[in-house]
Amino acid sequence: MLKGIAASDGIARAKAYLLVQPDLSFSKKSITDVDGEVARLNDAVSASKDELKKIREIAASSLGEEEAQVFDAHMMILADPEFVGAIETGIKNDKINAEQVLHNVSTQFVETFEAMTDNPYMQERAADVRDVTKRVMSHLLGVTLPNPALINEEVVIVAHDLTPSDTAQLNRKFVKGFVTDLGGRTSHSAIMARSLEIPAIVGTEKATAEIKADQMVIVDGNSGDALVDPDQADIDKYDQAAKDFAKQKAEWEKLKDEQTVTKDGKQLITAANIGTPDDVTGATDNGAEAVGLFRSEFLYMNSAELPTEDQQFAAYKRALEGMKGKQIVVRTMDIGGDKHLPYLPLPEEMNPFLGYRAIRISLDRQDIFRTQLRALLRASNYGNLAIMFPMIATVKEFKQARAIYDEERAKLIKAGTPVADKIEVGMMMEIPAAAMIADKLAKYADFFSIGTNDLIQYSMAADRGNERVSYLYQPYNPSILRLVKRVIDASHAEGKWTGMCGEAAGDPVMVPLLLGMGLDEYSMSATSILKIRSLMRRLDTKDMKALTDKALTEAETNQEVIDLVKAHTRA
Ligand SMILES: C=C(OP(=O)(O)O)C(=O)O
Ligand SMILES: [Mg+2]
Repeated sequence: MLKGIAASDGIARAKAYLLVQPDLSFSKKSITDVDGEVARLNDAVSASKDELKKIREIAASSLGEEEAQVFDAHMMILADPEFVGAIETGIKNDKINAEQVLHNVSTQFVETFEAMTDNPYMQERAADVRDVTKRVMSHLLGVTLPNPALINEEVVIVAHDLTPSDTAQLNRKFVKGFVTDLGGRTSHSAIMARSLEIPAIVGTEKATAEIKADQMVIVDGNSGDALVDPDQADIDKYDQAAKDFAKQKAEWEKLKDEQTVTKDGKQLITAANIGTPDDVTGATDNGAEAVGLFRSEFLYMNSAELPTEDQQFAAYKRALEGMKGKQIVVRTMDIGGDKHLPYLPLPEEMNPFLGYRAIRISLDRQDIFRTQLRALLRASNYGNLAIMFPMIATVKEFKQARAIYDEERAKLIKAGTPVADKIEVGMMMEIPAAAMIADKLAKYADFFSIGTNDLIQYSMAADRGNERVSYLYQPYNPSILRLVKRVIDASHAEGKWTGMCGEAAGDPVMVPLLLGMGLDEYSMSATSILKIRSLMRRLDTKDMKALTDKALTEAETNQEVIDLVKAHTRA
């Protein structure tokens, strides 16, 4: 049995599919049989073409035409005589092995593309060249690249780590669960697993070392346990647990069309976090009363190039229409940290989570930011839109971002474009410095949305995705509770509201404390909404206020707070 961090509820059982990058290292060799080497190259290129054709077909039918198009770009490179021809010529002229020449030519192409700073389209091609090179190299070396898009039977994915874009490629029909070596509960792959309703365990440290391809694996996403090669007794036990979980879910489903009210009648909002317009269905199916966070960066990440204003407009419009008048808070692009865009090369940084990211990029690359704001403003007419800025640290940043928003709004109105009268403009509260001056920020922002995923990592100086320091990732630590309380109080003093869209908003231990602090909106993975709504119906706000006061004044540690909550709620 492997122990990891429970990242997405549910129980799954299937064969292991190892999503592990093979070793693509090689050494430079002189060759004498030039024709033989060119033939080896051509074989590898045509095997890569065949593979890409197959992947494209499957991706188009299982994931959609848009996701499949990235593979067209790859095929185009392989059909380009300049690329393949240059490798052939290199082999003939230099009489060295195909691997080395492929590497040299590819590096040249990548560097040339990346240098075209005035042509973002060509810059984006660099990532395609890298991908294609990997594929041809694997054929030259006779190793197999994992192709998650080709999976056509039920599997549990076992991987060192899953990037958000790997996760986006997983087909829900076949991927029953996943287990990774790295990651924490709030890494983006875990968040995506929850939105896809795939049971997941992260941070096991050794899953890829201990689990072999095709071994049977049980994933218990509720406890964080992964069982490898289970015996019949284990299979029976977990099948029963899966049935019990399904029954519990059916109970929660009854609350789908109910409002969120506490035992003493206080009305609250339970909302969903989404990443794409398609997720709106999951949100409404799970009874979301709003979307408290639309991570718009996923629109950028799921695209092979910078999405245009019209493409973004269409996506926001579709999401707004899907929510039928219920509010959607769209967060402007939050790239950086663990979220990358292949077509927007960012500088290598020692500390990317403390570096050039989110609003810092938007204020610098105003071309990208203004395009996004125009798309949002144009879409605002089709529903109930709010906008927020990620990673605001200072009053000046908020004012700058808001001024750019106001300019774009004024321009559109002047041009006669219909724009909604009222769009709330708020900010993520996820940097401790901002939380400390929440009273100042509350004068300018229409609302706050507390991002505990980052707020905790920055407060505790503990990387949210690093399992080695996950013991410091303490949502209930009195330090965090004080920051959260401070933010909520500051917003209320200015007549504004505060939501929470970090994972803590859907955490049954945190929710009683948040109720006690008067948090207005709770935004979480859609699959957690009904569980939390059911919990809230059993809680009394006055009791929870007493609990919170005690936690804030008496508790010294994370564990003491957990004990207090359990004693108060008998959860
Ligand atoms: C909701 C948050 O944003 P993200 O997880 O996308 O960083 C957060 O930081 O809590
Ligand atoms: Mg964040």
